[in-house]
Amino acid sequence: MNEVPEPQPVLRMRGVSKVYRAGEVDVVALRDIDLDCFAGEFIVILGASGSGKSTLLHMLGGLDTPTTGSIFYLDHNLTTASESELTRFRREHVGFVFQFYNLVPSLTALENVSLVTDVAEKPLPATEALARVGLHERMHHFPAQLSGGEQQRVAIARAIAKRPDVLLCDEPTGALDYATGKTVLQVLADLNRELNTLTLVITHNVAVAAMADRVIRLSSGQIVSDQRNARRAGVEELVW
Ligand SMILES: Nc1ncnc2c1ncn2[C@@H]1O[C@H](COP(=O)(O)OP(=O)(O)OP(=O)(O)O)[C@@H](O)[C@H]1O
Repeated sequence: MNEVPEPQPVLRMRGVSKVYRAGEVDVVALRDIDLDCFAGEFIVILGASGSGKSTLLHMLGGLDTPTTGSIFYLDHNLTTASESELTRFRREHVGFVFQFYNLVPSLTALENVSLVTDVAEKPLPATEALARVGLHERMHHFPAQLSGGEQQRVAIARAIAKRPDVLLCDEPTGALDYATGKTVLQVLADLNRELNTLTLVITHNVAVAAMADRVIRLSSGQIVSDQRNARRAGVEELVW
């Protein structure tokens, strides 16, 4: 009988701990985390403030390095990578979306996205990335001429324009009202399905967990549960 080979995780953590030194005290932000994340998964990360969610995301995206343990992107060990190798990993393979959109105010939506497509290897055309988030009509507008939700969609277009293997979102709807937040979640769900990008979303909003393939809960720097949903709820079904 032929055995089906195990899929290789896109991102893998083994025994990862992170200790921050704050003056005289050590703050343990992550404790002995083991985690495998696979292509195409939509993962929601929940946990109280200070539980280590952002620290976990930063480690996975090569923005920070663990105190102990190892992190792999496919076969590449990020924990032994040089600063320039980490920069290349981030530039080529990771899209980041943060709560505040970090757009360049003096550039139009199209120019903000083009900053990425000009340096990426096989980018989506900036106009296509904007069309995918429903902003084709607004591409010549400046951030100040766009609503919060539209600015976040530009930030998402910028993140996906490099066709990343991994999309990491830290509270992407944290600054948005209910309806706008839902529009942004719909964009993330659609992109995850269409591009098969491994997507991790940190949120304080427990209702968002229903739209995920997988829900990871952190408490005091540890994974206290890692569960698969039987089905992914549509964004229109979410209520909070
Ligand atoms: N640069 C740092 N220096 C010192 N301590 C830090 C640093 N970054 C994070 N911490 C601490 O590490 C712990 C985990 O922080 P982290 O930001 O990962 O939590 P979080 O779950 O994302 O919280 P929130 O939901 O409030 O954003 C907290 O106790 C925090 O104060």
